Amino acid sequence: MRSGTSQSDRPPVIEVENLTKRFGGKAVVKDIDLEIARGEIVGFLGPNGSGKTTTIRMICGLLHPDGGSGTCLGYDILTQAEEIKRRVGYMTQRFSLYEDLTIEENLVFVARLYGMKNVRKAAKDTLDRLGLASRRGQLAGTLSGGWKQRLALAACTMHKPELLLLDEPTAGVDPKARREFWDEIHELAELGLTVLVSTHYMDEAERCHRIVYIAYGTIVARGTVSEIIDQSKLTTFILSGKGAPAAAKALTGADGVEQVAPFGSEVHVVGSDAQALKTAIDSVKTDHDIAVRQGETTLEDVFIRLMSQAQALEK
Ligand SMILES: Nc1ncnc2c1ncn2[C@@H]1O[C@H](COP(=O)(O)OP(=O)(O)OP(=O)(O)O)[C@@H](O)[C@H]1O
Repeated sequence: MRSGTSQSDRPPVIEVENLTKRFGGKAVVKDIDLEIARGEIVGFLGPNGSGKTTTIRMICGLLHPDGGSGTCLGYDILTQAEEIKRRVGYMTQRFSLYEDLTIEENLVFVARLYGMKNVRKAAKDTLDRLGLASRRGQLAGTLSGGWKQRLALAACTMHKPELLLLDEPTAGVDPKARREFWDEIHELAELGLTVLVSTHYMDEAERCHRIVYIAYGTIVARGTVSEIIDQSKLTTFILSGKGAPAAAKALTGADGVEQVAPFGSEVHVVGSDAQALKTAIDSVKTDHDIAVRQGETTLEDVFIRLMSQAQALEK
């Protein structure tokens, strides 16, 4: 960092306004505004097909927007795509390396793509950092899912990008490997990298500094996990006891009840009007052997609500 320049003085790493993309006449990203500061880890969440990948690709210069403007790393997303691509690490949903090349060959290949000077050294340093030096000759396709993703992350950070755009980097990876992957993301952020990461996993959303939730191409919530839960104004009651499954059936679709979801032997009942929700639960209490207590609303409860609201508006 230049002397005399504080973190807050520096321009945002991503600053886009009214970003819009249409495919076949249909807008799949609509007037999105997004600002991300240096060093932030921002989670990009939303249902399938809501426009996350399309937005990420517009930000890193891989896709030309139909509307809107903005900068990424200080470069204009409309006119300086090449500058942006060079400074960004982009990891796609699917394993993007060659399964039939060795681990080392893949790293050398990627280092060449990024125009790095000493490709052999870059590959060797990356192998050492990953602890994969002894397995350098192994075909990448034979790695476990978790290792494939770690290799892909290492490959897309070899050229020392300032921004990482990760599109569902841990889809289908087991929890331990996902946790390790996220530890690495935090280490990279501590070194000053900014990260925008799309995910469908709630535990991963909770590991982000901030979350942006998109549905049908529109951002419908943003903030920290607790801000998003507070903004939702949802109330959650938890039903337990023998009668919980039957009570859940009776409550489904009742006035004031917006979500009914079993969690193990308990049932979570969620609504935005606390009084109406309580009245509905009281009305089934007499006929069912249940205990009721107030619970914490979860991020998942909020996202399900946001998704249903957006779906209703779309119809
Ligand atoms: N090249 C394309 N041509 C036509 N339609 C496209 C194209 N790319 C994406 N779409 C459509 O745009 C919409 C948004 O897709 P996008 O991949 O951005 O969503 P997403 O939020 O990343 O979804 P997921 O969580 O499933 O990865 C979808 O309806 C998709 O089918």
